[in-house]
Amino acid sequence: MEAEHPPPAAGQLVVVGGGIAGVTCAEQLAIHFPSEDILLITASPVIKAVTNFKQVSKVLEEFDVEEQPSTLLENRFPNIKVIESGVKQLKSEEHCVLTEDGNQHLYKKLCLCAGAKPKLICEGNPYVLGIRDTDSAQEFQKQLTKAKRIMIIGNGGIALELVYEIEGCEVIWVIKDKAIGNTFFDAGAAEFLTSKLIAEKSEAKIAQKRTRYTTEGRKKEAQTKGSAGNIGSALGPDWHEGLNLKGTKEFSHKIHIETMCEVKKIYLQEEFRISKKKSLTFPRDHHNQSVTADKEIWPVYVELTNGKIYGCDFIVSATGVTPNTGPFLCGNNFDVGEDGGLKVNDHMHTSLPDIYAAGDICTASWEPSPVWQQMRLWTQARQMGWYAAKCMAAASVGESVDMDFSFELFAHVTKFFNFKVVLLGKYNAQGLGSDHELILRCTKGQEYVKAVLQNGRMMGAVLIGETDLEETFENLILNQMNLSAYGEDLLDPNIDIEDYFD
Ligand SMILES: Cc1cc2nc3c(=O)[nH]c(=O)nc-3n(C[C@H](O)[C@H](O)[C@H](O)COP(=O)(O)OP(=O)(O)OC[C@H]3O[C@@H](n4cnc5c(N)ncnc54)[C@H](O)[C@@H]3O)c2cc1C
Ligand SMILES: NC(=O)C1=CN([C@@H]2O[C@H](COP(=O)(O)OP(=O)(O)OC[C@H]3O[C@@H](n4cnc5c(N)ncnc54)[C@H](O)[C@@H]3O)[C@@H](O)[C@H]2O)C=CC1
Repeated sequence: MEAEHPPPAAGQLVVVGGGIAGVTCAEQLAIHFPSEDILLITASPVIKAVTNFKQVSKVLEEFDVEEQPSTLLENRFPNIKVIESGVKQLKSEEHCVLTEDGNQHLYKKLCLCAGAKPKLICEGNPYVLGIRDTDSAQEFQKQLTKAKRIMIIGNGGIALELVYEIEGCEVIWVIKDKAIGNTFFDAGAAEFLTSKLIAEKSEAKIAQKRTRYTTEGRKKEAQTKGSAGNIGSALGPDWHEGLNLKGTKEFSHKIHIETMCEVKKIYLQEEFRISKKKSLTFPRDHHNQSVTADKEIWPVYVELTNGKIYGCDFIVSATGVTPNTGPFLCGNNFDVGEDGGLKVNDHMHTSLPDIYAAGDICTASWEPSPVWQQMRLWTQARQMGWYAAKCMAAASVGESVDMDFSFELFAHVTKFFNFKVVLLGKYNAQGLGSDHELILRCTKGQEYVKAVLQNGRMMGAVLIGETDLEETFENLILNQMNLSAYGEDLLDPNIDIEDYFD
């Protein structure tokens, strides 16, 4: 996958995308090449900036994210020039990108960081919403203020955050799996969290130390510009903080979970009336298998594969993302991953000469460390953007760099249901087969700790609550120490395991 031809002398260093991956990459290039102009081309009127970056431990990091006008980036880095226009075509053989404003830009090295877009269960249906950027989140909020009942499809990050945050609106949550949060948790952790969800949300929110998301620096005009079909960059940590996610009713949580099923068919109001099918009322408690016919008339109805039909005001499709590769694939023979991303090697290089990719758009195709996997996350977008710039700089002077340390161990810190959640390594024993052991410690409503061991070595962990174990566990996974002798003591709260291992 290395470059086959020497780069042409003409052209600039060009980065496409104003999200975390693109901005981080452009900033690093600006630092590596202070006397060169770096071109950042982005379809969105605002860029994403990482602020207050803090390395919490060897691999865990926390930072705030701000949406800023691109002029702030240009002021910080006078050798970065931002062009607000979408790339409509890439001519890789000519080393050139064409933008919607009619210009073309020659590059000597290019990094594609165009992110991803929601993979909706049904394209083009006005009652099916996806959430990706500030504009789609605001559209969702607007619809919610008029809603009595909504349906959420999907069981990943967005669904988990929404079901906890939405108030005053009935939520029917449809998941393919047995337990909630399949992309982040196993059934045990899901049960721990479900009890919090089912209980009324009465406690005051505790301010958690975690990544913050602000739009303070957003330009006024930018707020209206995005709705004209522009692709904005992805939201991220605490994106819902500034949004009032309240429906029309006065209750807090009202969630019904339909497990192990999918959407079979979506009917618009008139279509449903003609079909003569019957929809169900909202089940009264979470065990309730209500068979009462619903008298209300809804704008949209959803038939599930378990045969049940519910009416609702609208549907949120929180069903993952697809990389934004559209404008780049036409006429260019990229290797593309199964998930639709541009395949990159261990130097973030795509299969085409002088083209790198980072963040949600790419598919990591190197042989990964046994305890790392790609997930389309904010932190990985930053790490990849940073490392891609380093690789581009090294390649420019004919050198090579070692893989960055951040790809040694998967580490993600976030917050679900107001609990701090730390995921390390193969936290769900992904790819370990049946040959692994789990050690658990759980205090209802307080903490859930799970360590994944294989051949006596720690391979991953889930830490929910204020466990204070992340640094010790991170070290245990990285140093692969044989822990067989410790057995269950490893999680015994009366034993300070830091004393053992630090
Ligand atoms: C609601 C939501 C909540 C999330 N919460 C978290 C979280 O808590 N923690 C976490 O780690 N991650 C979270 N994520 C994921 C995280 O936001 C993404 O993984 C990350 O932002 C990806 O960054 P990126 O730079 O690769 O892409 P993006 O942020 O999508 O940026 C892509 C950029 O490319 C531009 N672009 C697209 N097409 C073109 C084109 N043709 N020409 C020019 N420019 C183009 C866009 O305008 C944009 O500026 C969340 C995502 C969503 C949607
Ligand atoms: N706190 C965090 O770390 C958060 C991270 N994110 C990230 O943002 C991105 C987008 O989030 P999500 O859309 O939640 O994606 P996701 O990848 O986290 O989850 C997608 C979910 O949809 C389900 N699904 C897929 N197709 C389906 C179908 N046809 N019918 C029913 N279910 C289906 C999957 O089983 C999975 O549960 C992800 O990369 C995610 O990791 C999002 C929110 C919070």
